[in-house]
Amino acid sequence: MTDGQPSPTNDAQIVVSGLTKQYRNVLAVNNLSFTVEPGRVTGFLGPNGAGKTTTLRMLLNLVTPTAGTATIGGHRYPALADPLRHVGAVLEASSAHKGRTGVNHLRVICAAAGLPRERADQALELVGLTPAATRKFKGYSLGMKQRLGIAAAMLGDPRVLILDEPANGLDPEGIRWMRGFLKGLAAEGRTVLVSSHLLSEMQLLADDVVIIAAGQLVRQGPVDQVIGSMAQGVRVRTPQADVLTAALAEGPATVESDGQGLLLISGVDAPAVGRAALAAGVELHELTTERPDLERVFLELTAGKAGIR
Ligand SMILES: Nc1ncnc2c1ncn2[C@@H]1O[C@H](COP(=O)(O)OP(=O)(O)OP(=O)(O)O)[C@@H](O)[C@H]1O
Repeated sequence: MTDGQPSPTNDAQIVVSGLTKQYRNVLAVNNLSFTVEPGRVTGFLGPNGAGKTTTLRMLLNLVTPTAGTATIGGHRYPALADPLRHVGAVLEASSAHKGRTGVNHLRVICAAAGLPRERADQALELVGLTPAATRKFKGYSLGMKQRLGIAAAMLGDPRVLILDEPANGLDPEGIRWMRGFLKGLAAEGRTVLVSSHLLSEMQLLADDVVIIAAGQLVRQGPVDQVIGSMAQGVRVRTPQADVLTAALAEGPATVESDGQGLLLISGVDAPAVGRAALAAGVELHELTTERPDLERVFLELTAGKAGIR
């Protein structure tokens, strides 16, 4: 901006810079830097023990960093003027007093946070829990508890939403609902940062991904770009697999054969395979470019860096 004013969206940008957390024996997060933009859903991905939860907890000032900073709209969480109106978070499946109804649970939070009481009903409506508003928490299913947790996070109508594994325990309908809900929040210009292990779901949900492993950044960017940066494969079916394999052996291609006429070729693109087949007089029954999915990209990028530390 030329006038020195912060951009209107910047109050919802998350910036993680050099963030580090050393526990006694474990370097849980190691000099991690990334940004999360408003108006987009960002998937925060990493193998078990990669440091996702620790990072989110540092962002929310629940864990003190050993080094580095994590800011929301340029401020550390404790410096936010009105944190509940700025940031909503769901870090684990919601817990509430077992005998309390869903709506009363939210009203207690509203009272403590100085939010208007009617926000409780509005937040329940937002997550589709109105029919269960006056039922006791102990009778809630896991999916209903997840929704109640999100309702609590939405009480302050925050610009930034941070969720740790929100799809855990949801059935397919619940996952679909969650996807639509989070995409809707991003479309309103909010920042949505969501950690998950469900890579196929992330491919549908996320605009951007931040992939970490062993506490360090592995890749950040729009999902399409991250997937596009990986080599594509070419899938060929031919009754003359041996001839085509021999023809390709002269170039940069790597060929895997299933011994039954199916070849998976990397290192060259589909037109190159087609030309090689034509030149060798090989009959093709299938020639397809295989775009890797997020799961394959994730496994390739984190290979050797996964594992419990
Ligand atoms: N309070 C703690 N004390 C000691 N070590 C911890 C603590 N919290 C986390 N760790 C360690 O830090 C590392 C990162 O853990 P973290 O929970 O942040 O990973 P994660 O990416 O969220 O994993 P998961 O996908 O399994 O939930 C792990 O090795 C974990 O054992």
